[in-house]
Amino acid sequence: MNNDDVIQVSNISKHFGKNAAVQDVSFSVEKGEIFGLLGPNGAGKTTLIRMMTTLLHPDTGQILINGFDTQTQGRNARQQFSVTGQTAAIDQDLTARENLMIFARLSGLGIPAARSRATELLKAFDLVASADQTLETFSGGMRRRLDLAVSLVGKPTILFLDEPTTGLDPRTRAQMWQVIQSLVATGSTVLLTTQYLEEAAQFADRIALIDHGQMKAIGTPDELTRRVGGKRLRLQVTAAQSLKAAQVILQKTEMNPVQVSERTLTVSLDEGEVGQTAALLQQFDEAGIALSQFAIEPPSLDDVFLQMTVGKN
Ligand SMILES: Nc1ncnc2c1ncn2[C@@H]1O[C@H](COP(=O)(O)OP(=O)(O)OP(=O)(O)O)[C@@H](O)[C@H]1O
Repeated sequence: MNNDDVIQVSNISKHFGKNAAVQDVSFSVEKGEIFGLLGPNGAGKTTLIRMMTTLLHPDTGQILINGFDTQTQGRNARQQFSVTGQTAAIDQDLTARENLMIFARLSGLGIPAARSRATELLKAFDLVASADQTLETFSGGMRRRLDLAVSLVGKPTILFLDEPTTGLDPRTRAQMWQVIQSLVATGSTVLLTTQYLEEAAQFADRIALIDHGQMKAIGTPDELTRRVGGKRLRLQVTAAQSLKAAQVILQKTEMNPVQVSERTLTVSLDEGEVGQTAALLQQFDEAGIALSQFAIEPPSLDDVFLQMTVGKN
């Protein structure tokens, strides 16, 4: 831990009855980081966020937010952050602009400043055209954008986001990330959970991988993928009907299990196997199997996730 740590989680545990939802988890988040909490369903991510945001008391351990203890200085700790996923606080009978105005006024802004902050956020979230409609007319994605906009009214220095992009279309997800990144560029810190590993690899500075309430790994996306090590062979057959034959050839040559997804086959290569992959190309050629992709790649965050977590079952 150092002076730049804005979130410090030390030896946190939480049980629900006999179920250990979080077990002795420790990590810290530095100012200006985008920190991703990843893990399979039921891993304990939401429980951790609820404890960090003072909604739930840990059984043991300590959480400091900007130095304030969430248990003994809850009020001060709460003033340090904003959290999304509280759409319940948004009034459905009001327009997007009116909702933003209310939150801006509640955060202490005067009327002109509140008005300009509302306009700024409506623009950032591409809600200008619908700004003066009541929320009944809003799609799910528009509501989520407004939810994030509302949580940004007070320009929070720490922002907690529980699955901010789940279920959003690619354009809306890109918009969300743009706003998150521009917030971080002004010195804010973001802690988020996401189920999209690609997103985490692309945008998070560091990732903590949680499974069964335990911390399995922590580091930059590169550090985590290096930990898994090795190389992956990824190939794509041009015609779906040659998939089975390609799988048979690949499995005969490679020791590790071949994963199949649509027209793509992936297999991890053991030490020394990389050199043998050229011979594979010849076998595919002889079998008349056309390939549209053939690549030897470093592991992805998906591979890290699959190797380091077991999930519920
Ligand atoms: N209020 C509660 N009462 C009882 N058990 C709970 C409660 N909240 C969470 N749990 C249990 O604690 C464990 C962790 O749940 P949590 O919601 O934190 O996981 P998660 O990683 O956020 O999962 P998901 O990705 O599915 O949202 C699960 O086994 C869950 O069933």
